[in-house]
Amino acid sequence: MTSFLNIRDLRAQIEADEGTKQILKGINLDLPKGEVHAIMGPNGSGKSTLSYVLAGREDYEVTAGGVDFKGQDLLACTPEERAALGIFLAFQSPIELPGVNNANFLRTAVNAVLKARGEKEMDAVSFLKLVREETRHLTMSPEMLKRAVNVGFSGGEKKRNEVLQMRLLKPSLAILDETDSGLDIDALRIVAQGVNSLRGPEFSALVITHHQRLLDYIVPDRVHVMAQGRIIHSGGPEIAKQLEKHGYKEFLEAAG
Ligand SMILES: Nc1ncnc2c1ncn2[C@@H]1O[C@H](COP(=O)(O)OP(=O)(O)OP(=O)(O)O)[C@@H](O)[C@H]1O
Repeated sequence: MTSFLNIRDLRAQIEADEGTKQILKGINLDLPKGEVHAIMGPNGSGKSTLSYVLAGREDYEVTAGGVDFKGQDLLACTPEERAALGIFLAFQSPIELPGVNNANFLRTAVNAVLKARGEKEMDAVSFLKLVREETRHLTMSPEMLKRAVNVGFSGGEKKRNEVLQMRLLKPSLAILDETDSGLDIDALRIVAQGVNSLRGPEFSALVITHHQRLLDYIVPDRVHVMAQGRIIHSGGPEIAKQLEKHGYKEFLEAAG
């Protein structure tokens, strides 16, 4: 059987001021279809770097290993091709686009994906109807649709906008790099509900999180612990509870 998302021996580095810095040192991870996995790890372990590499950010150089998604070489795909394959990527700080109307931006994004999948694009009227329903669902003011993308949005509003985008795009794989610092409990719940509402046999997610709290709301099928550029331990959702109580020490010691 072809695996869904398979990351094997992934190594990546960056050219930093102090010289070449190897950050990912052989990541192995298998995410089956329909599952939600979380990646946790101490500061500086490479979690965000992994999400940037999966997104195709050019400043990170992949030096070995590979990533297969639905049988395709993901690292060889452009960001547009990744979206067309059904991948949605969300980052800690969503990008601001001054002068770009949010509703138009969302419709362009949705239609680009529909077109790439060979499906019918949405006209302005039916899109507006859909997006208004979704904003109500997310307790988001419809005013946000008229504003420039993320410009002057609060942290929580940016998160809601991102979840709105995810629900409209209906990805088969969502990769979320989440910091919950600065997000209030409602914003955290919105992110969690956004993921949970899409959960099902056709949806998988990789939730990279820097804190355990988010996993009270998104209960993952598996948790991977990352340290110093490697996955050092994998297990069930109980790992998140263990980490909350005892920290990373025992996992780090066991990994040597
Ligand atoms: N552009 C860069 N220049 C120099 N070093 C970098 C760069 N990007 C990442 N690093 C280093 O790579 C390591 C991993 O960083 P990364 O942000 O991926 O970790 P993280 O696990 O997401 O950390 P945190 O939990 O603190 O957000 C860190 O030591 C970081 O300083």
